Amino acid sequence: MNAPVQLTDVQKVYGTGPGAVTALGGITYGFTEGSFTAVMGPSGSGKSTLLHCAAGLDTPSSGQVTLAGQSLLGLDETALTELRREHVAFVFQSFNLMPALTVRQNVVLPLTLAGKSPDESWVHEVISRVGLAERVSHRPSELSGGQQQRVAIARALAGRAAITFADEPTGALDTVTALEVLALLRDQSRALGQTIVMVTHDPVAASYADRVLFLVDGRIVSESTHPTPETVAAELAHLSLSPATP
Ligand SMILES: Nc1ncnc2c1ncn2[C@@H]1O[C@H](COP(=O)(O)OP(=O)(O)OP(=O)(O)O)[C@@H](O)[C@H]1O
Repeated sequence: MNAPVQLTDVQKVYGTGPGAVTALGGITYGFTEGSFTAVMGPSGSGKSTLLHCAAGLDTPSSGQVTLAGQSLLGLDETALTELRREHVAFVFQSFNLMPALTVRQNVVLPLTLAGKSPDESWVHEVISRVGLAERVSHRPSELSGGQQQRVAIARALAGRAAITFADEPTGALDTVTALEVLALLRDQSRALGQTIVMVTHDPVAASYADRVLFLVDGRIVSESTHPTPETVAAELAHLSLSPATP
């Protein structure tokens, strides 16, 4: 079985000697096709490091990552960039939109950078799906935070990437807007069969996922399926109160 994102005994150690920090202590996990997984855990537990290693934005100290069927071992920066352009989309807390570009131009930017000509009817459809059909010519500064994140979601959908990595996608949004954006991300990605890996601190955000991985000290310590805000919050509270394992 080939998971679109497969980590095998991935370790990440920052620094050397007595000051070295083990951010990931041997993660083995396959994110299955079409799944929506939230990654949670206390501050410093390794969530961002896991996401960065899984997306090929950072290199593990040991172990293996396979992305869209291709091992990242030994790939140079150019090959990694090409692999990401072909198969991966990102949605970040800070939206990462180009301020000088319009909504439409931002949505098609990854395609343009990849040297592909956008499928105009599909671009129009994804912009409509995120509710911004009337705003195609606006620039990010003319949009609310929620609308800017909708642009980022449309951008993630436009290239029909197989995998979306989301890092605190609702961290900068108010509660109501955050829920709308999460529903959009879940429903539209599901319609495309995208695999989503989302780092979040928010139990409500995590409850939109199919499953939640809990990290402590760089290791997966539990996994919950069919999460609800209550079960996620209870597990987090339990983990935060647990004494550190030696
Ligand atoms: N570039 C770096 N150099 C040294 N240590 C680092 C570096 N990046 C992360 N770390 C350390 O690795 C560990 C995991 O960090 P990471 O950012 O992955 O955690 P996190 O769970 O995402 O935290 P948060 O919820 O606070 O964002 C932490 O102890 C952190 O201090």
